[in-house]
Amino acid sequence: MAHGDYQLEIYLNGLSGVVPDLPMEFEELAERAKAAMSPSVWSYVHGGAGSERTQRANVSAFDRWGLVPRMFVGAAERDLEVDLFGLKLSSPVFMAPIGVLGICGQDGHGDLATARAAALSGVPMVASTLSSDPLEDVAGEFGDTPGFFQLYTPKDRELAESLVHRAEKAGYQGIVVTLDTWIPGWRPRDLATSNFPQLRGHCLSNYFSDPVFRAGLDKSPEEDPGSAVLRWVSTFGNPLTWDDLAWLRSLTDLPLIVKGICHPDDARRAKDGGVDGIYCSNHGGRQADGGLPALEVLPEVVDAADGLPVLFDSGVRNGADVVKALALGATAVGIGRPYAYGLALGGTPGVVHVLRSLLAEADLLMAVDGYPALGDLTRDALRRLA
Ligand SMILES: Cc1cc2nc3c(=O)[nH]c(=O)nc-3n(C[C@H](O)[C@H](O)[C@H](O)COP(=O)(O)O)c2cc1C
Ligand SMILES: CC(C)CC(=O)C(=O)O
Repeated sequence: MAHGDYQLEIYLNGLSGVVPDLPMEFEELAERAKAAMSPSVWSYVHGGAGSERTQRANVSAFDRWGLVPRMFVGAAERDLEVDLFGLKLSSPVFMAPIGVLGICGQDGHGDLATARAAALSGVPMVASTLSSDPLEDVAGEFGDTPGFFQLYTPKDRELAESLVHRAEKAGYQGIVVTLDTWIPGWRPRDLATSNFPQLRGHCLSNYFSDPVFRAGLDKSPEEDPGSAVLRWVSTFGNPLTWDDLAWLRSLTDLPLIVKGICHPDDARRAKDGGVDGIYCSNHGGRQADGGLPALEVLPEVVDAADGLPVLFDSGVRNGADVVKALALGATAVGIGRPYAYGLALGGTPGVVHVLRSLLAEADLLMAVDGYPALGDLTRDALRRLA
């Protein structure tokens, strides 16, 4: 994705990758996605924990920071390239893991459609354990764009090892272990509709295709899907402790990133335990209500990470949010719900549309505000509002 030539491109052909019929702004995108999705799918994707205060706070936290424009900078060229775990990425943006993407349209193959968008946009995808297609097939669509595998660590250690080794073999460039969702949070929208799509077998292909998982079943998932789902339920959530970190570390030589870190002590301890990256996130407010916005804790997590790359997500809705998170110290910024809505509305082109609009906005903001390089985006670029 080229940066810096927007005016010309817009005047000549329209911004490439942008779908003319799709909204450029998040609220409108969400409205349109709501109309396109079935009510239960919308509730699942859009919803959060409890009365969704954390979720709302994640978004409004960005309004408490303002970027200070600088002049006489001559920011005609911008450089958004970033080095992440030795990988050269065209921008510091990635797609956060979203499980059960299959239900967001594309005939149940939303993960493949999203992986194709990663290939087209150069924006890496973190593929969820809970995908509708096996991780090998998802990786097969990444093209030249690196991809990461997100691990929900099962109770069965042998199964966890099998998933990680499959991801290594399939060419993933890092393992993101999610710590904050070993049990799903209190989600009234899902509870009210008994809507747990994950329990209906839409996202268990990584398990059903796994030799270790299959060896633990009396009958194959094809013969007896009900028993296979129950077995998955019994192994899904592993309430990990710090004692498990050494084992997780021993599973792979790939970069190991821990997701869900919101406390500086946890960041420090994870670093001491040998992780390669800290992922600051509160799961988009889907796990705990009444919590701090993730953006609020980002600076202290960055300080505690003491030079380790810090990935961030939760509440990012547009390019300005990306720029603010970078200025607060994130190395790379994750997009969550917005790309799921793009997927529901327009498949692969819909996801590219969301990413392209967001990156173009971030890039133009860096131009007009006089911060042409990622290194210019420091905390000094921001002022805290009341
Ligand atoms: C529908 C949905 C499913 C998700 N599934 C996963 C998952 O499988 N693994 C994971 O680590 N995070 C998952 N997340 C959390 C995202 O990775 C990310 O933390 C969150 O979406 C960021 O918040 P935002 O969408 O409000 O920006 C999911 C989020 C959504 C919306
Ligand atoms: C099974 C779920 C807990 C998947 C997930 O991470 C989410 O819905 O946020």
